[in-house]
Amino acid sequence: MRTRVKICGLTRAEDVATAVSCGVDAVGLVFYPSSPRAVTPAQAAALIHTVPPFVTVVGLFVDAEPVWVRTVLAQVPLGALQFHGHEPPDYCESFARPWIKAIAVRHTTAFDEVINRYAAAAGLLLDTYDPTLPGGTGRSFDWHLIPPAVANRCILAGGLTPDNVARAIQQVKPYAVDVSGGVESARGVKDCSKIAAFMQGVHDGDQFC
Ligand SMILES: O=C(O)c1ccccc1NCC(=O)[C@H](O)[C@H](O)COP(=O)(O)O
Repeated sequence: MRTRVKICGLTRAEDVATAVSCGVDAVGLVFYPSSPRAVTPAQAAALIHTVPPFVTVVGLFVDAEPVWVRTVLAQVPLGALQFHGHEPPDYCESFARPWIKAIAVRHTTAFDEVINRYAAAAGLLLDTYDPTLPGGTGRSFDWHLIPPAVANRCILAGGLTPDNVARAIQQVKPYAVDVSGGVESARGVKDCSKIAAFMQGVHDGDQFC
């Protein structure tokens, strides 16, 4: 099965168009106001206007008040929600949308507990732990920390680039990969040649799986 791809932190219509034309499976929009990649609901609605069916639009939140998530949902037709904070499962479940829980991986991560706790999630996104940032770190983590039982159903994130994504896929064999900083020329500004190179890297990684 080919590895699915999500590009996160899109802020410009031309980057959404490039991502779609390069064959991504999902595009991510950040609704965390502190992020340099944050978009407003009005910006988001305009950005995804031309996203075709079968490309999932994912909205990213960090410990948001439920009213903020509902405000976004009322204006933006999100296909899935991605939670990057300390959101408990009942909170994640309360918006009646498929949801992804981001897990900041470190040596002490108890994967059994995480899997049980977030059993209702559509997916677990494994990202780099950083005590000062809830995500979008641009740094990778030690993929050996991922147990085999989790690897093939996870969304692998954190510091993926056109140069390392093939190796990541060969080593981890994730369900999907998620990238933001690795395909940017500046925060929130994607680079079309990096997106194309990333997709080629995914394809190369898949050849060996
Ligand atoms: O992008 C942000 O600024 C951000 C802020 C707060 C929480 C999450 C954020 N981004 C998440 C992502 O873009 C990705 O899902 C993931 O963290 C990988 O990012 P990167 O390491 O830059 O590829």
